[in-house]
Amino acid sequence: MSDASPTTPRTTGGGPSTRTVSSAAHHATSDGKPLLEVRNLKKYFPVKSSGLLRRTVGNVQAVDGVSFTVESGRALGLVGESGCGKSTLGRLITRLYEPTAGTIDFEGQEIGQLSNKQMLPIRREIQMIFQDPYSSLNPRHTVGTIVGTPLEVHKVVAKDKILPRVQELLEIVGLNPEHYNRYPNEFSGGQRQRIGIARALALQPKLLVADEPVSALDVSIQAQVINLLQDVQREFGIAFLFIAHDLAVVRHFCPEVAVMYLGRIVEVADRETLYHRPHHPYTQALLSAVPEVSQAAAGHRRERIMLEGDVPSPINPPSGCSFRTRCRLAQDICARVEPPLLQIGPTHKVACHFPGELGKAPDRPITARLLGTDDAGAPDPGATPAEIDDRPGFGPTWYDLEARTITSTPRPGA
Ligand SMILES: Nc1ncnc2c1ncn2[C@@H]1O[C@H](COP(=O)(O)OP(=O)(O)OP(=O)(O)O)[C@@H](O)[C@H]1O
Repeated sequence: MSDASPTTPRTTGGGPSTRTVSSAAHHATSDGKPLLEVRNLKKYFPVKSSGLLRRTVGNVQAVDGVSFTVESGRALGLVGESGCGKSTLGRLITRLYEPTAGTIDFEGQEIGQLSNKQMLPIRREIQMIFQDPYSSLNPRHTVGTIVGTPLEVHKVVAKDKILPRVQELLEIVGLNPEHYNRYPNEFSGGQRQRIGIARALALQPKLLVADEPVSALDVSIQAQVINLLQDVQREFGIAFLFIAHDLAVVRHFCPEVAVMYLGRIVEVADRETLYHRPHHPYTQALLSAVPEVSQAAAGHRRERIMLEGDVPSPINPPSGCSFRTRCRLAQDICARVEPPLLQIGPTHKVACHFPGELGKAPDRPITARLLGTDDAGAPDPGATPAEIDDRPGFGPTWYDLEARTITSTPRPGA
């Protein structure tokens, strides 16, 4: 057991003996609700046996209980290694995939279970920019058709107004409006991605899911496309879910960043905190590979943290904390109990039993007492577990790691 004693905060209906680690009122837009609220979202892909019967013999747990919010006009970055479930998550939000479980609230409406027909009006509001500008544009269609088709399908402008609107959109994304009659193969990679952006903007969406929008482009072109996306965001107030494996790309775009590992969010924070004071060993390892960030964070060059082994299979993820098999801090509790995504600052959540700045991880699990276990993760019959708030977004109270209490006041200098 930890000797620290959490104070007793307000409860949220869990009975008088329960303690809550963060409370109800979450950050919201002026109308009181985030634009997008994703709660405990899961996507499992069935693994079938070979042979005639093709029985389901397992599941790829691509997204496994993810919660977050995106506010109107804001940008959330989603980063993680290849295979952690980023693209699947993007495709769930845009409803290219059906969720296995969980909810997706868009403007207060749950859209996770809507039929294709019911989704039609929502598709105008949520658009996607794909990673590969080569495969995402139909090579047999002109740019005019590619950008104009959504306008036609959704009947947002009269037929004779489609071409002028297409030209306007091409101009917005920095392409020659007279090139509407050309085909995708007549454009460079960066220009093709601009066409994809024009198509995504055609319906004036409120949310853009950008899935690795620059990773297929030359480095010299990447900055131009990111600048364009940033201009578009400012100009039209569009919210972004910006998916990338590259922490440096997301840093310039997103004031808030979530880190995914094996289908789950392991840390989410405001940009300043995530890049300068990450508390999850996985985030620390990812950041140590970004020279620009690792130097700035430490004021000097920081050693690269090499992660051992491969990412485990999402068909059979490790028990407890899914990162434990590659984690230098792992102890018994990590194999036994999954760490909750615990709010540890005004805009900072982390899922780790031993969270701390690099080199300052606690010796004992900070979560044991909250979870009602001993330090090895075995149930402690004398302990009362806290009711840990698993709602998306950030609440007004959090667990202060130093004081080991619930608080709502930032420490000076923190
Ligand atoms: N349609 C599918 N059927 C079965 N498994 C899938 C399917 N799509 C994705 N997966 C698996 O789900 C896991 C997450 O994949 P996903 O593409 O979402 O990850 P990612 O983080 O976007 O990686 P990358 O950057 O390489 O695309 C992977 O193990 C992948 O093999």
